[in-house]
Amino acid sequence: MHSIRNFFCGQWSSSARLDEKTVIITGANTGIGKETARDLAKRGARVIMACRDMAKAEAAKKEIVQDSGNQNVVISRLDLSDTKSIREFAELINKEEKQVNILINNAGIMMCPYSKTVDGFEMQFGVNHLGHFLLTFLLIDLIKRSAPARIVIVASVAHSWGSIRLDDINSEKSYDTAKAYCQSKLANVLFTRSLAKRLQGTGVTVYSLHPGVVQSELWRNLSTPMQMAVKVSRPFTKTSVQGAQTSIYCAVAPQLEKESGGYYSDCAPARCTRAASDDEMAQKLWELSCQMLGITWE
Ligand SMILES: NC(=O)c1ccc[n+]([C@@H]2O[C@H](COP(=O)([O-])OP(=O)(O)OC[C@H]3O[C@@H](n4cnc5c(N)ncnc54)[C@H](O)[C@@H]3O)[C@@H](O)[C@H]2O)c1
Repeated sequence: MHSIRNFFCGQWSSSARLDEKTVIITGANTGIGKETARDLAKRGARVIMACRDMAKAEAAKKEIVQDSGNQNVVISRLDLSDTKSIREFAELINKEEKQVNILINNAGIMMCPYSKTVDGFEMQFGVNHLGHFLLTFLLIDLIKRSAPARIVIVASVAHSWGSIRLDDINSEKSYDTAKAYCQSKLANVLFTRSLAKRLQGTGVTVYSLHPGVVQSELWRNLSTPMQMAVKVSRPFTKTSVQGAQTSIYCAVAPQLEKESGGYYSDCAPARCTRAASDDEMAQKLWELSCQMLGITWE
């Protein structure tokens, strides 16, 4: 079974070290984020685990410290469904940290029943895209000062089925759990393109990725038969450790140093859809995101 899984993982390994580097990972207490945090802690980084649930974060941190032998792992509260929490988190980072060399926008939710964030955004778009958009905006000056630096955005192949509904971005006229997830993941890929353009020449590079189909807690909102189907397909899916590999690749691979704005899967460049390469839509999404968040980011 293990070899079948490895077949889908892409071959990549690196002994790159991250001593003296600081990494922030959102949603680092479970799944792909936790395994990414564990790996980067083993490489010697200062790892800031940005998590919503502090009890789960504390337990994950303990495990990672024990496993990696790296004491420089900290937890900090971040709820991406609340712009106040995002601003408080960013304020703390800007005050306390002298550098952020790698930001990994990993946290996500999938196919939840209709609900809104504290600020009134549809939950999947709000958490997966807008929350990370605001977080990146608030940290960007510090990240630029820390260059060479990288921003890694965990998207999904689900972006392929997405469209940006400019006329109903919060799905108020009609809500489809899967469409809303796909929209948010397309937004992740478009954001990566736009951000990379704006950061040209700053020494900060940006990557988006599909981690694979990974056995994690992400599937919790699926119907029972769908969850059963995911369990049955286990041999053809990835473990969280395997699912973390493309995030780690984008965060540390020396060969990506000069690349920016691309989309990756199985630790290699991958093709994204035409909709995900639409620069006009990327610009419209950028402007809409700024407007919704009440920020100015040229
Ligand atoms: N699992 C898969 O098959 C798969 C496939 C494609 C893409 N992805 C993407 O990978 C990323 C990680 O997912 P995973 O599979 O590890 O799922 P997971 O559910 O195990 O982990 C998601 C993390 O995000 C955090 N999170 C959710 N809402 C949050 C909020 N409001 N504020 C802060 N943190 C919040 C959760 O607490 C958790 O730590 C997601 O962006 C997901 O869209 C996963």
